[in-house]
Amino acid sequence: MATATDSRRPASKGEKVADWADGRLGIYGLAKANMRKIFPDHWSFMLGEICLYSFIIIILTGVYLTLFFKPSMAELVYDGSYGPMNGIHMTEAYASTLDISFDVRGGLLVRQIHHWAALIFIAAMAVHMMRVFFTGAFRKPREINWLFGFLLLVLGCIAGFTGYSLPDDLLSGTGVRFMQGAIMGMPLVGTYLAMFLYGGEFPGDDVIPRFFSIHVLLVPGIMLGLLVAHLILVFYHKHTQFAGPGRTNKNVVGMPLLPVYMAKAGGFFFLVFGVITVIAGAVTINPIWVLGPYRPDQVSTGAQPDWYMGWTEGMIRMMPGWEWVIPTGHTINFGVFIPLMVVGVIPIAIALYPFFESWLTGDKREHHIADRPRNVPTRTAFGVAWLSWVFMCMIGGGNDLWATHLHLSINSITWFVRIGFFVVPPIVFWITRRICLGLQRRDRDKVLHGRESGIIKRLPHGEFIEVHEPLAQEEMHTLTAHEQYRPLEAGPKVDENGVVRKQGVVERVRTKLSKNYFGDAGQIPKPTAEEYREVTSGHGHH
Ligand code: HEM
Ligand code: HEM
Repeated sequence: MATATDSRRPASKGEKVADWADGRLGIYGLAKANMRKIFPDHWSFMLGEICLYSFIIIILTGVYLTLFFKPSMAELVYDGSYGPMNGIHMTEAYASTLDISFDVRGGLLVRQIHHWAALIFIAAMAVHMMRVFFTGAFRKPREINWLFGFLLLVLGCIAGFTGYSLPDDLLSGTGVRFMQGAIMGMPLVGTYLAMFLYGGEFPGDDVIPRFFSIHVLLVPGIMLGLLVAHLILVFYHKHTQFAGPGRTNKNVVGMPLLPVYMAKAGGFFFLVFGVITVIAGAVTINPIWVLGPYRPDQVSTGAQPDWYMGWTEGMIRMMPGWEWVIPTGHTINFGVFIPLMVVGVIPIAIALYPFFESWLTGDKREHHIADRPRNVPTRTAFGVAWLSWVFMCMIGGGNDLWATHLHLSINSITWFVRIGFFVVPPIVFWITRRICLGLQRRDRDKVLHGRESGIIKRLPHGEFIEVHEPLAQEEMHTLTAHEQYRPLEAGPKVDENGVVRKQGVVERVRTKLSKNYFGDAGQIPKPTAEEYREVTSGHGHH
């Protein structure tokens, strides 16, 4: 607390600087209002932080790479420290990536960190997205932030693809060629689009400089803007919290941003940087010198995209090579076009999921308490089914690797994936829902009958029973805090005048889906206070 002597004490240098800045920026008020902001705590909230820190690491290392990378497709004859390539024709882009790897001080490490950070960044985004999905943290008011996040994920993948296309080695060139084929597969516009993007016939001289601008400027610039908006919205909406005593939809229980989270976050940044650096130092990624420069007349048989593009590759590989020559003489290549459509439609469905759920529940309230995945079995089952589907596609994308590593026929793997593509997600959906319902039943039993203590007691008349301990009040609260929707009732068959009312298709679908989500097959009713009293008041409390 300030005393009279304190107030007369001359201001320290730090205070003077702070006063100077406050006079111009008003930081005292800003800091006072925001620095003590309370954040709830849960280990899964750190996933968003991993996205943030790996993105910062990517930018730092990316800037270093731009100092040496030459985004040019002009040809030269290599003459550098990597002996086996001396005398070979290649583009400046490839030669400069070889230089970064062999001649620039710290270059190889920085390249490796950049690449590893990109892999981890997109993995962290995917897992962060799953956390948000499975806990329903996308519900009102966070739908827009879900969309911002979704765009970040899509742009992250584009950044990754354009990035690993830059070195112009055989692997990256194969990827660029793959993309050109995919674009050309679009009916009517495909050829024009491909010509536009590649500046003429493939490969031309333009694609690497263009990808470079997209990679270092356009995409990261948009991502930075989205990221700032994303974090401002997290701050503004406040973070969701899991149910617990004293936590409601109207408060936030946790620690202040300063000092607690600032210290934690600062430390965590260095931890993430350290771990990525150790991985980058120890595990080779993209050794561009192995396959040599890209030549359009060669294809790398071992070409694999980075993990986050594997599912798109999988879809192309599993699709039969159907094509149709229409009477005008044009060919429609369904083998490419259909996967391309699916690649577009599935992510859009995921982006719109929050809107679908709010339409289904008709709930207009705000939600700040995170769901436990088991308490919304149908949503959780959807999420896991979707993951299983991505996983099937990824197996398809690496069909050659599975074949060589497990000594299997590549055709059997392709057929396995073709069938699994349709069959696995419904099975996974069903199993996940059963597991969630089972867990809900267990919670219900725990609340009503307490926890199994492992103590066996013999009653006077000889019966053996296991003693059940009642749960602590807090746990009881946590297990029963979730709300349960009731399925929508179909509207009356006749209107107020007794005239038969036609039920629209949309209304029928909505009622049916709602029954599936929230009906008897979709959730186990949580125990009511009466049930609890009934069970605990009289006999049978064991
Ligand atoms: C550059 C990528 C991203 C960064 C740096 C980032 C960062 C963060 C951070 C730090 C938080 C608060 C802590 C946490 O809940 O983990 C957060 C929350 C959130 N993020 Fe992201 N995120 C990114 C991508 C995404 C993606 C891909 C999605 C979903 C599609 C998403 C949706 C959300 C939502 C809805 C919240 C609010 C969650 C809540 O209040 O519980 N974010 N994000
Ligand atoms: C989300 C953002 C980004 C992702 C996911 C990403 C990813 C990648 C990947 C995977 C590579 C290939 C690395 C390799 O050679 O093995 C790459 C290359 C490169 N990136 Fe990025 N990057 C991103 C942002 C940036 C930024 C902001 C810059 C610069 C300001 C940058 C500069 C470069 C350069 C110059 C290369 C070519 C050099 C090389 O291949 O080693 N990147 N990027």
